[in-house]
Amino acid sequence: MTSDFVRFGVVGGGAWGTALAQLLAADGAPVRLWAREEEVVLAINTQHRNPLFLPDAPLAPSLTASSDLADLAGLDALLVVVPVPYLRAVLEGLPSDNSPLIFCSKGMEAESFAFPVDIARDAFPARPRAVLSGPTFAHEVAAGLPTAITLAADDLALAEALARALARPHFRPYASTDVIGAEIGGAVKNILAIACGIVDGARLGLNARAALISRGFAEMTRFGLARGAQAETLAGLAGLGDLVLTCTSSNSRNFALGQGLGRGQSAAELMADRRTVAEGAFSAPVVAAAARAEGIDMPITDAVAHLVAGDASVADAVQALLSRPLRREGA
Ligand SMILES: NC(=O)C1=CN([C@@H]2O[C@H](COP(=O)(O)OP(=O)(O)OC[C@H]3O[C@@H](n4cnc5c(N)ncnc54)[C@H](O)[C@@H]3O)[C@@H](O)[C@H]2O)C=CC1
Ligand SMILES: O=C(CO)COP(=O)(O)O
Repeated sequence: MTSDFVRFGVVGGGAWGTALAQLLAADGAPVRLWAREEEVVLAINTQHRNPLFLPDAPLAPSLTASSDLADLAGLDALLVVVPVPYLRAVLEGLPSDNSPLIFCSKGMEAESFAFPVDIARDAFPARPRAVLSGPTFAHEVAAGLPTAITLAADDLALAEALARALARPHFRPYASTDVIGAEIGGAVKNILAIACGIVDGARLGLNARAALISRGFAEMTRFGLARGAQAETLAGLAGLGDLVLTCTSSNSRNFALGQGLGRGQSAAELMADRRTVAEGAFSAPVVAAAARAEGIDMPITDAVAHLVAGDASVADAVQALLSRPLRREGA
């Protein structure tokens, strides 16, 4: 069957944008990637590598890069992989086409409490929008290792068509219509990965990590259901699946940031001069504030927000979580 979506562009040349571009270009298909850094553009076009963000992955020659957003005009669909704090500004510079935008970033914008799809609705009200989210370390996808992921769009026919166009023998997108569920799963798991990293760095044990994963999942579910997400999505690839991946591996930048906090380093020290993002550090105060405003109990998210802001110690945060009144599970 032929696809309406053949010529893809990728907005964002970090690790995940580069890995997705490589996924689509590996069979020789032309893929255009926008990167902010001239150094990345030059290296992709001449050495077929991204030395700043995905240094170990050889890239296909059919993947070409540009630092001019205008070069993404006229393609069939764009994968948008810009960290959420910078997303609105980058979207403003995109050429105004009618092709679908597929959001692959995992976070919630400060002040507006907007997820990527909401930000795009402001910038491009008429453009079709989808979300791609799940347990997907960039270096594994770039290396062609088996991966499954959720692809959500309001319109099931669009989700299925995009899933078919992105699928590869080792890359299986599962179509869904639960856009908000896919976005909440990705944003909240990043915060919980920081929490699990803290437990690891502070040597609080594996029981504590398992407790955090399951109580964190309860928080994600409360927040998601209150905003109209479906429980199956939160228990699926974009929620629980990604939570398990990033809460158990220091390959996760969020988990690694937490490990540093757990060992006693300050957030400021850990974030200084870093080129890569740990989106959970941006999202924790935003999700904590949104939950507070809506009366949703999210104590782990709140603790991470305080630790990232540097206004609580790990010992204080653990004590605060352990001294909460006992309650019925599931309540
Ligand atoms: N790395 C991974 O394995 C995965 C990452 N993600 C998500 O993808 C999104 C992008 O992450 P990565 O590609 O890993 O990024 P990265 O951490 O590899 O690189 C940082 C990115 O931020 C961009 N950036 C920095 N300052 C900027 C600014 N002022 N304006 C615009 N862009 C700026 C850089 O150009 C670069 O593309 C995040 O939301 C992340 O949670 C999702 C799935 C997997
Ligand atoms: O989202 C990811 C894997 O699904 C990557 O997680 P980190 O951003 O924590 O590295």
